[in-house]
Amino acid sequence: MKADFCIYLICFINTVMKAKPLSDILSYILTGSKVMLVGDSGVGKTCMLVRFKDGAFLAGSFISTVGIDFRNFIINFLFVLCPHHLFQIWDTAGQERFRSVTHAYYRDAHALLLLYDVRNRASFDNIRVWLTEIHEYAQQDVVVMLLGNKVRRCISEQEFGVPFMETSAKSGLNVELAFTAVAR
Ligand SMILES: Nc1nc2c(ncn2[C@@H]2O[C@H](COP(=O)(O)OP(=O)(O)OP(=O)(O)O)[C@@H](O)[C@H]2O)c(=O)[nH]1
Repeated sequence: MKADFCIYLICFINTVMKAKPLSDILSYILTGSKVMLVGDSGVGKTCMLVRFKDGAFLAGSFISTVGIDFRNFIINFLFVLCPHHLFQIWDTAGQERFRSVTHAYYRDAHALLLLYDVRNRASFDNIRVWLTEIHEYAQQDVVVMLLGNKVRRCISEQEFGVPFMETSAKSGLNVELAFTAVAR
């Protein structure tokens, strides 16, 4: 009975995952998918992670991330037979001097949330550089979503040809939506 259920479960997930090989599905279930937060220093990557995890805003002094950090989350998205799906969110350091460290982690990322600060023009101009690095180091089928963080109100336009959303780690605007959108 239990074995039957497992077979049905795998068949169901296989359908959902567009007939990927069984080994891929099992490793996907066991290890979860990996989502990375990338973008210039100070755009709000750590705050986005904390907002998503704890529902709080890290106000006050800004402490730059050193290297890389990750936490596991359970997200509701294969709701019928597999109600919980594990994914890891990796918060990377935006500072230039850590780039060679973070590049090494791109290869097995399933999704990248690429952030800029809507109040900082340079962080927006650098999106092109980030996309070039993503194309160089990440898998070809990686999901990329661009997030304009620190918004006060939404204006939805962008020019980079990847899905885009405006967010605020401060108010929580679209934060959960951004993570669940790339987790799907
Ligand atoms: N007003 C406002 N401030 C924000 C928002 N998100 C982050 N901040 C502020 O921006 C500063 C930098 O945020 P972090 O999350 O530490 O930035 P980071 O991208 O992780 O920076 P690195 O670790 O250096 O890569 C902090 O002072 C935050 O309080 C937001 O949505 N609105």
